[in-house]
Amino acid sequence: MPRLTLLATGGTIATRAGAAGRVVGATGAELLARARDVWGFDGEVDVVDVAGLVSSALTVPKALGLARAVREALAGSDGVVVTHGTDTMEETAFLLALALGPSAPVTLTGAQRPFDDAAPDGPRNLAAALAWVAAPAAAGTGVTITFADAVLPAIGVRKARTLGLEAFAAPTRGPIGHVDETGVRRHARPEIPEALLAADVTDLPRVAVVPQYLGADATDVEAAVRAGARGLVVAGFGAGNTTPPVTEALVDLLGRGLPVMVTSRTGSGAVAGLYAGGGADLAAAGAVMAGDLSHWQARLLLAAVLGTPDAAGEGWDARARRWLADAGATPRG
Ligand SMILES: NC(=O)C[C@H](N)C(=O)O
Repeated sequence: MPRLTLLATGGTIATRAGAAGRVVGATGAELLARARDVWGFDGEVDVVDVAGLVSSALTVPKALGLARAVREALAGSDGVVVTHGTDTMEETAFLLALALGPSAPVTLTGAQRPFDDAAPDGPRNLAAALAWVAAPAAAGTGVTITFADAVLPAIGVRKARTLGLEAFAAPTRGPIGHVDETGVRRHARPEIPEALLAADVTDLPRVAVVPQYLGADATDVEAAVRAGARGLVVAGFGAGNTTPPVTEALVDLLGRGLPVMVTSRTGSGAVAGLYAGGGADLAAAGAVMAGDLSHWQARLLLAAVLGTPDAAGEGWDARARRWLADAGATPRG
């Protein structure tokens, strides 16, 4: 029987009702006890309470601290489950993928309903997560999210519902497996790039996300640069377009050496430099198209590229492009 570690960080799965709203109030051991009841999982699990936060209160340094805890746990176990709030789970999962690269199975899970709900989803989600990392089928799948019976790759995953139980989707990639009372099924093995973040990285440089909306001018771009952003992600229209004034401002910044990545506010599909005066101008000026990454995951990728040494002297854009291709986010060149 594989030896597993459960790292509990908080989130709705561990919350109870409080006078001022929900508060984290259940330990990892309590979560595990409930999960064992679902399908009778009796494997050995080391439990560590790493934090007790709703995930909107997490920060990049805290998430990097969690990555160190996961590394340590992997040294003594065959698989790791992280319980985590759903609001930022897609970012922590992605950061773990950046930090761990190809690793033993690590899956994040949580709940949409609190620990003290009359019909909670947390116990089943955690039971499925434990079954996933314990299964031989999970070998080679790296970091995933296990939620509502589905296993989704960390890269390209998004929170897709506010309160519905199927909280997550990887719209461009789909689930790589399912776990339910019949057992574990794997349908695909995700592309897993090499780790980008070394264990001693404790924070990342500021990268801003600037939105696109009808008639957007360059105000948000200029404000982000004034605030000290070392790079920008533009949450573009459609397949990666921007308004004429934003295109002009970004082309100018790219020309002055500021890294820019392009994502789509549609929430699904690849981006490309197709339209003159928009995405085509950005691509020609050296912006990197971020494949199916959300703005939030692209922000972390750019911050990781800018915050780690460029040992081979490739440049931020070549490093980001190589990582995106290795992750199956963009075609291999
Ligand atoms: N369902 C949840 O876990 C949401 C919660 N606010 C969190 O992210 O911690």
